[in-house]
Amino acid sequence: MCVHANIEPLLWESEFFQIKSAKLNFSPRAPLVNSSKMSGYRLIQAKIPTDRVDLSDALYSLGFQWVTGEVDLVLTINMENQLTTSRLATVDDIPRLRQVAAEAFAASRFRAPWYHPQDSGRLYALWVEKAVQGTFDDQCLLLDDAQGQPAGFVTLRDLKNGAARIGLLALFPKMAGKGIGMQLMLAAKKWCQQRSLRRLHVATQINNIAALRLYIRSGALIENTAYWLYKGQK
Ligand SMILES: CC(=O)SCCNC(=O)CCNC(=O)[C@H](O)C(C)(C)COP(=O)(O)OP(=O)(O)OC[C@H]1O[C@@H](n2cnc3c(N)ncnc32)[C@H](O)[C@@H]1OP(=O)(O)O
Ligand SMILES: Cc1cn([C@H]2C[C@H](O)[C@@H](COP(=O)(O)OP(=O)(O)O[C@H]3O[C@H](C)[C@H](N)[C@H](O)[C@H]3O)O2)c(=O)[nH]c1=O
Repeated sequence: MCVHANIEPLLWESEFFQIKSAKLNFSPRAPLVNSSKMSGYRLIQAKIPTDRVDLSDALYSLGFQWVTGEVDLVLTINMENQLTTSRLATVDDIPRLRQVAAEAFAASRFRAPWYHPQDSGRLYALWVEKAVQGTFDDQCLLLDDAQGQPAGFVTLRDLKNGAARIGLLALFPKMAGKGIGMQLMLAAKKWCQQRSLRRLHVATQINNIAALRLYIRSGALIENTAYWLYKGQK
């Protein structure tokens, strides 16, 4: 089978990871992809729906390898009062948030052998810092435990179409088994409710059972599933 796609350069990622990267955008009207067209990049990414077995077979024959699976979920926000307390993270919280985010998302798609071992942590540390500053996601909510110690965070973005997206969500170390994840989800729903946003999107890796259980327990429904495949070259 032939693959028809446009090759979109990933400028931000190329600069941040120092790996010249691009992504395939599939369309039947796009030109045929071949190895010579991809040769200008050290890494080519492809995200495909899990039912496109034909596409995955074709990509394997072009030298792509499986990286991870991703599940997209959505929650409907009801307008009942969400009983939870969280606070907006401030610049003073950034150093600790960076530390936690750098460790928490180890199972991401920015992994070896395509990326350096520290790259994934660097990305998520910057992501949470920018959420506090409102320069990537809009805001970062922090949840404190009964002793006033930070227990977890969630970053959020208004998608400007009546919906929001969770960027990152994680517990602080030693905060597992206390229902903090559920509290973070309630805080995220309240954030949406205060802005009259009726849907909340969230995505995670297919092997992140704790996160999937949390989202489904919070009322999320699975919307889409996808595979990431990469072709790396010297
Ligand atoms: C958008 C994204 O960022 S996707 C990536 C998600 N984040 C990560 O992977 C970062 C690393 N992981 C984490 O931070 C956490 O594991 C999370 C956020 C994914 C999940 O957090 P939690 O759901 O709070 O996990 P926690 O360990 O506390 O709870 C696990 C279980 O204990 C239960 N539990 C234990 N004590 C309690 C309590 N006091 N109250 C309520 N539930 C409790 C939970 O119901 C849950 O039950 P389940 O396993 O049957 O589903
Ligand atoms: C910090 C930052 C990032 N970007 C760019 C870099 C990437 O091109 C995108 C983010 O891509 P996405 O596919 O959303 O990334 P992830 O695969 O890491 O995300 C999934 O897993 C996470 C752990 C998390 N659960 C997330 O919600 C999922 O979608 O953005 C940028 O351009 N500028 C930046 O500052």
